[in-house]
Amino acid sequence: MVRRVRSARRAPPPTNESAVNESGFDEDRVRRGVREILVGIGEDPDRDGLRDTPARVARAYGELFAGLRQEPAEVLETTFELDHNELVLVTDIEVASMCEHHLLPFTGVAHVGYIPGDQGRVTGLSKLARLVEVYARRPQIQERLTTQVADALVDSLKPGGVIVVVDCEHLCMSMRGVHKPGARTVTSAVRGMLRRPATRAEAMSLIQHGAGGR
Ligand SMILES: Nc1nc2c(ncn2[C@@H]2O[C@H](COP(=O)(O)OP(=O)(O)OP(=O)(O)O)[C@@H](O)[C@H]2O)c(=O)[nH]1
Ligand SMILES: [Zn+2]
Repeated sequence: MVRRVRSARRAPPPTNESAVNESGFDEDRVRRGVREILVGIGEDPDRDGLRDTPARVARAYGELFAGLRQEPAEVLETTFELDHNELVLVTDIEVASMCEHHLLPFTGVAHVGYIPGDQGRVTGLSKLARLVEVYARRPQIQERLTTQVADALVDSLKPGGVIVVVDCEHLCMSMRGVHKPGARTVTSAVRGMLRRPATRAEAMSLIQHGAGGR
């Protein structure tokens, strides 16, 4: 389980949260930066195959980091009243994010579940996947992605409990550095009544084996 620890005296560590409303996307600047990288690695950025690469990468980065300009709370604005005080769980939501240490992808799945609160408000199932998407499309570390999704659900839905499990492979660990392809990183964030051992165990069992066993 990952906990965010904040000291009262120290300023909170910078997170990608603060970037949301302050930064626009400067495609031209990214393009110039990518051209510099190409020169830096000893390539000729003007050769035929690379001429359009800076512009392509800039457009791709616009997409990969679009979450910096999206408000997670807006994703969860649509809620419904429903008398359902039991677990709602969406498993195997594909995740593709960029590790902020190396700007290399990490990919895998997220499992997101919550128990509606006393007010009985639920959100659309697709919104759970959209929420993952907003936080994944930022420079990330997996622990923060996991806690951000859980905390956004707590803030917006005031649920009885939340569980988020993310299971990914990091390219920075497989195609470079320690070279361990296949190593998986699993992170979880659990809030409210889903911290109770029996409830948590039930949710983890559904995540691992599905309702009918897989
Ligand atoms: N906790 C955490 N670490 C991550 C994540 N993504 C990458 N890392 C790690 O970030 C660390 C950065 O370590 P550094 O020593 O500064 O960088 P490095 O020399 O490139 O490290 P190596 O990957 O070990 O070669 C590495 O251990 C990565 O595995 C993540 O999502 N969460
Ligand atoms: Zn990395």
